[in-house]
Amino acid sequence: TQSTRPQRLLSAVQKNATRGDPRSVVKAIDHFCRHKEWAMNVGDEKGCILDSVVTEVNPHTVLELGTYCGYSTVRIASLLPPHAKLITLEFNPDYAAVARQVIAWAGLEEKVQLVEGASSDWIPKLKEQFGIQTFDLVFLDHWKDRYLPDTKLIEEFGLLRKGSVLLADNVICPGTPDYLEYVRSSPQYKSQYFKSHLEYTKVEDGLEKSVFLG
Ligand SMILES: CNc1ncnc2c1ncn2[C@@H]1O[C@H](/C=C/CNC(=O)c2cc(-c3ccc(F)cc3)cc(O)c2O)[C@@H](O)[C@H]1O
Ligand SMILES: [Mg+2]
Repeated sequence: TQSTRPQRLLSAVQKNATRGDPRSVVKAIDHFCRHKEWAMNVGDEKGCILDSVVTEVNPHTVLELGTYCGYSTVRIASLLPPHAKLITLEFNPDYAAVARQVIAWAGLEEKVQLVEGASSDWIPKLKEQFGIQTFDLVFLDHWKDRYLPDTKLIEEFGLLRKGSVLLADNVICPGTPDYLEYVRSSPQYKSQYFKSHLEYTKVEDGLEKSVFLG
């Protein structure tokens, strides 16, 4: 049977990256997506902005919405302090299966909890299921029309504290207009746009960083 693009991406990681070396996994995926097949990873240019925000926040608890192949999962987890935890939600079983193997190749299983299921089902259960109080950082990169409803759900279930950071991919392309309007106009957030480009292209895109003010 035909392989899928995520399976071909995984093969490129297993062929070109060194086990236990997260940076080589990131490089192998970026090379594959730039020279072989484009895929919707946050990519190397926006990935550097992601890295700088993760480093600045130095989070002990991270929530990622939309694992896909695990590219940003690996980027984030490779920068976390010891004992920090990253919970990543992915409801497509085929993508989740690929992501688990990418995360394992990077040697980051200890820091990552990949939960197979829908954000709307799981956000209400994260406290009880994983003993989480609040998230220091939330990375939004799933269906673009779900950023706003899931942000409201995250607020509703008390998963943010004063200073928690939301970082959203694709606020220009494909775009998340309702989310952007919300975080930029709400008195509960201090928002900042980081201009960049759509992964592996010259098209404008960017990340929006929003600090929850409590
Ligand atoms: C709604 N609740 C959910 N709960 C759990 N997982 C969810 C999910 N929604 C989506 N997912 C998963 O997240 C991933 C979805 C990501 C959606 N991302 C995009 O559409 C996207 C799309 C582009 C894109 C940009 C330009 C273009 F021409 C074509 C595509 C670029 C990006 O960086 C993107 O992130 C999948 O793995 C999906 O199964
Ligand atoms: Mg994206």
